[in-house]
Amino acid sequence: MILGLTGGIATGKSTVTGMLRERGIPVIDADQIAREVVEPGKPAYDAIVGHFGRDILLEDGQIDRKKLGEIVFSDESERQKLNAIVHPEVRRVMREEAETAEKNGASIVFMDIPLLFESKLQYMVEKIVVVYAPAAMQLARMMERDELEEEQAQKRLRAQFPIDQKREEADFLIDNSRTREETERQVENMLAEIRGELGS
Ligand SMILES: CC(C)(COP(=O)(O)OP(=O)(O)OC[C@H]1O[C@@H](n2cnc3c(N)ncnc32)[C@H](O)[C@@H]1O)[C@@H](O)C(=O)NCCC(=O)NCCS
Ligand SMILES: Nc1ncnc2c1ncn2[C@@H]1O[C@H](COP(=O)(O)OP(=O)(O)OP(=O)(O)O)[C@@H](O)[C@H]1O
Repeated sequence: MILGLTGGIATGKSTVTGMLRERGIPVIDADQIAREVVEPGKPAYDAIVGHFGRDILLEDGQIDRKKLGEIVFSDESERQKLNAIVHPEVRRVMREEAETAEKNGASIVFMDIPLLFESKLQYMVEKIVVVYAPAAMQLARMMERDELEEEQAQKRLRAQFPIDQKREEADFLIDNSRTREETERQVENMLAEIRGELGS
């Protein structure tokens, strides 16, 4: 079974995928793949430099993610442009990785896709898990982790569907607004239910 794991920025997806990986369950990480497909020499890298110019590069030729982030989270049409370059590559690699995991005998595979709903990727997965924390907590955790001012953090939030809307579409909801232990218990319960459904 392929499950899509999503939520809002800084609601705790990585926290949950860490718990899944500890239990030996493969997790395909869209953010990680999105970093790999824009490395120098890859087609998406050339397309990004072609559109945004060499100003968004660091001295070593890598993409300056902070700078590119400032541009795309302040300008919706630039964000769409970046998405149009990066997302098809990400989808292709995610599919390949899911096939490999299944070939290697995995019966449960998670795809961690932050923009699952925004990019209408529901068709890629059989069930959807939403990792939830209230918007105010999401903002506070993001500001602290990423050392962002409130305005910068708000811009990132506005580039995504509201978390309360996403939770309504979940097959499984993980409430990550309390302790990590409580989140871990919910992960265990979810896995038990999935295994029950699979009869394994
Ligand atoms: C804009 C970029 C350079 C900023 O890089 P940075 O290292 O600061 O952030 P990172 O990649 O770790 O993303 C952090 C979070 O931001 C959110 N986010 C990232 N890109 C987008 C986007 N295009 N639209 C909305 N939210 C986004 C996601 O919740 C993601 O988990 C980078 O996010 C990027 O290349 N984005 C385009 C690809 C993309 O959509 N990735 C996210 C899902 S595949
Ligand atoms: N239950 C919790 N209690 C306290 N802090 C938490 C909890 N869960 C996560 N955090 C913290 O909140 C921040 C966001 O969590 P995490 O990185 O897992 O979110 P994410 O959804 O993967 O973020 P992104 O969308 O940016 O990839 C991190 O700094 C993490 O340490």
